Amino acid sequence: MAPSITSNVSPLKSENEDKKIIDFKSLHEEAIVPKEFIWPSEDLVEGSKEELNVPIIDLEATFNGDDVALASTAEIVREACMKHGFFLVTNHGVDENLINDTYQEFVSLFKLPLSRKLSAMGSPWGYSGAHASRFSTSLPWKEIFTFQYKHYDESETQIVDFFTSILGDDHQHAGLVLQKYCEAMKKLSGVILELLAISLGVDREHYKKFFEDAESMMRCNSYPPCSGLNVGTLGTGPHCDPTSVTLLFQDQVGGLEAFVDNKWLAIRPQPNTYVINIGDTFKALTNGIYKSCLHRVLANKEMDRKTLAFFLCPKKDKTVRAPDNILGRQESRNYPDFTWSQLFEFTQKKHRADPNTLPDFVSWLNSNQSNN
Ligand SMILES: C=C1C[C@]23C[C@H]1CC[C@H]2[C@]1(C)CCC[C@@](C)(C(=O)O)[C@H]1[C@@H]3C(=O)O
Ligand SMILES: O=C(O)CCC(=O)C(=O)O
Ligand SMILES: [Fe+2]
Repeated sequence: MAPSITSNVSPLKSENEDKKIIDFKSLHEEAIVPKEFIWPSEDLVEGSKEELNVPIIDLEATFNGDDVALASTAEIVREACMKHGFFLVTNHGVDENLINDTYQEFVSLFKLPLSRKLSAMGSPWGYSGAHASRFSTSLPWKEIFTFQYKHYDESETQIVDFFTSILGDDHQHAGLVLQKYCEAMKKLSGVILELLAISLGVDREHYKKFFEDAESMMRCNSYPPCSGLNVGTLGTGPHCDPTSVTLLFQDQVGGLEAFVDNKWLAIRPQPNTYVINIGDTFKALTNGIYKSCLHRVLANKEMDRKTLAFFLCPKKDKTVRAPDNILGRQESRNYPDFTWSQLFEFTQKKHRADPNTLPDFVSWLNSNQSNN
């Protein structure tokens, strides 16, 4: 019987150090949950049976030229972002066929033989099984495939080049589909940023300009069914996104929960709807006015779940600093200036993103700067 977690097995691409390899197919078949997947009890607090009351914004109607509609929608967005940082968008302009094609490419990718997926293993870009090569405890019950998308790259082949380089020429079509999907995310993020700027009372182009040379992250989260459920697994542990704005498309399986008013509340899947949430970096860009909400993903006993997460991120060395006119006359700045590359590196090398990433990062930054 093949062991479910094997070490010292070097993937096709030979790695120097040991890499733990997670075989979710065997884990599920054998209903085994290795201890590395058990989370602390405080992360496993039972979700409430309620749902988060998330506003649904019809983007087409919002930007149809009616300034009254735009202003009232901006007010709804402001209220949600000050409370929990989540809102939903419909009539978002992303072609449903493109979304389905993108899903299908990832379904095929995650169905590849484990050895093939391991040959595309990389951090931060590429395949990862439960982050087993990064962490040794509290492993998330998921496989992921992550890559970077540079908004300013006019070549239109950056994603094709990545897919063929890491998975071979047979993945050229997948790269083409994901290139188109990322271009759609770039367009949608521009609309969301304009709405956020209006909701904050700053120049409506401010954040669009700040992110015009963005270097974002695209990730598919693939959550295999976990037959050993109820022993303390999580699909993704409690965290705030360190990034700026997340554009998440979820299938109809469900499992995403936000922690609001001291309760875990489900964010119910809705057809052809994006979940938008504020991350730590955008929270800092609002001087803390908007919330970067704690959220998690429950594992599922029977169903496979996949989500498409587009994480908007600034160009790596651009200074993250809230616009002056967002500060009230007496207000002070709540965050030091920093760059996304500093915060990203902090989450990849020093501090696994969790509920406390931003305050811990600020403390680390201040202590490092006072030592220099
Ligand atoms: C900057 C990032 C780090 C993570 C991916 C993006 C935004 C969300 C972060 C993450 C999902 C938060 C939970 C922990 C994490 C390790 C994960 O479960 O994937 C985080 C991502 C990462 O570090 O790869
Ligand atoms: O897959 C989901 O529903 C959310 C995943 C998430 O929060 C993340 O990847 O940051
Ligand atoms: Fe997240």
